[in-house]
Amino acid sequence: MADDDPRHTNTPPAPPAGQDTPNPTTTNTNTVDTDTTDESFPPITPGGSLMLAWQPRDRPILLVGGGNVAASRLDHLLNASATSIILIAPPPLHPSILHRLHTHPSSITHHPRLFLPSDLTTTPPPSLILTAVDDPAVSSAIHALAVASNIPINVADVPPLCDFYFGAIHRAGPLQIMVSTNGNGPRLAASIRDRIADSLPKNIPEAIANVGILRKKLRNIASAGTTGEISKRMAFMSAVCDSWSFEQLAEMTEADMDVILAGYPDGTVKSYDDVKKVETLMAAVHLGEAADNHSTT
Ligand SMILES: C[C@@]1(CC(=O)O)c2cc3[nH]c(cc4nc(cc5[nH]c(cc(n2)[C@H]1CCC(=O)O)[C@@](C)(CC(=O)O)[C@@H]5CCC(=O)O)C(CC(=O)O)=C4CCC(=O)O)c(CCC(=O)O)c3CC(=O)O
Ligand SMILES: NC(=O)C1=CN([C@@H]2O[C@H](COP(=O)(O)OP(=O)(O)OC[C@H]3O[C@@H](n4cnc5c(N)ncnc54)[C@H](O)[C@@H]3O)[C@@H](O)[C@H]2O)C=CC1
Repeated sequence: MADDDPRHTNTPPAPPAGQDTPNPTTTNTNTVDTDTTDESFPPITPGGSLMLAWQPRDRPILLVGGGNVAASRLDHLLNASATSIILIAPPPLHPSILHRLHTHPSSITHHPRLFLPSDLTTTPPPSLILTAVDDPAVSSAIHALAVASNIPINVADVPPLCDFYFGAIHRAGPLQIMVSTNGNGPRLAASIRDRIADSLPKNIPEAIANVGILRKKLRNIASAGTTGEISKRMAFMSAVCDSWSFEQLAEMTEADMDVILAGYPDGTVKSYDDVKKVETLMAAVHLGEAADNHSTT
């Protein structure tokens, strides 16, 4: 019987479409002695984007242009708490930009002029460049300079000149959802975003914020950085998140959190109902103590 299982031949099987072909001219130093034909790993599906949650902090970011698109980019940067935005734009500026200059003066440095190549050779240089200008020649020139300086750039609405794309964003407190169609249909991205946003329970931001507080409290009582402690913390938090509904998490009080955390040492994860039972019992005990104290005085 013919054995057509590629794992049983000496010649390596052709990689599926989209998978890397080994390059015989390069030396692969990543040699592993495990079974490299294991098919249980998820398939690689190239053609996507690297979806990240960028933290600009105080790294300088260059924004070129003062119109509609620049106004939207500026809002995205400020919502991401960027504190060192260098805005290059001659007047007139979009009214929203004028407003942000007024409300966030310490985060934006505005140069009211056209772009100059020296805008890329500042010390320190920009960590990121966003252009939103109506002159394709200027866009191309800034892109060429950015590439030469190895600085990631987005040229609004010119996909071949973008190292990264913007997406349609839904923000609700700590929750951020970005829909990208990888350049295929920005308008569709916005309507998909709207549908997702409409389908979310309303109290998700509160649920996330409470989980954030609970995680901080847990880190305070179990602060060790040992592998064992980290695994225990992660398993505990995962179990809480999996066993409490969004609604219950959204309503979680600091008192509830303390009851939950009391179960951490022995790894007990109390359900919402169990936490409420413990609190009722504790309240009854307090009432009893108060009555005892009252009768003995
Ligand atoms: C590749 C990308 C690069 C980038 O700019 O980052 C890009 C490129 C282009 N956009 C074009 C057109 C439009 N863009 C919008 C709107 C948005 N565009 C955004 C992102 C992106 N646009 C990136 C890919 C996003 C993805 O992968 O999904 C959004 C999601 C985010 C944002 O920009 O903040 C924002 C909605 C945000 C919101 O509503 O919240 C609308 C609709 C509208 O304005 O209402 C239209 C008209 C309708 C249409 O064409 O669909 C054109 C053609 C221009 C021409 O025809 O000349 C190009 C160039 C091309 O496709 O070649
Ligand atoms: N606004 C939108 O929804 C869309 C925008 N686009 C494209 O996005 C780009 C920007 O769009 P808008 O903001 O609407 O344009 P806009 O015309 O409102 O603003 C362009 C801005 O670029 C500035 N500018 C021009 N040359 C400059 C230079 N050398 N240095 C610094 N600033 C310079 C102008 O002063 C102006 O503030 C354009 O290429 C436009 O075609 C495309 C499709 C939709």
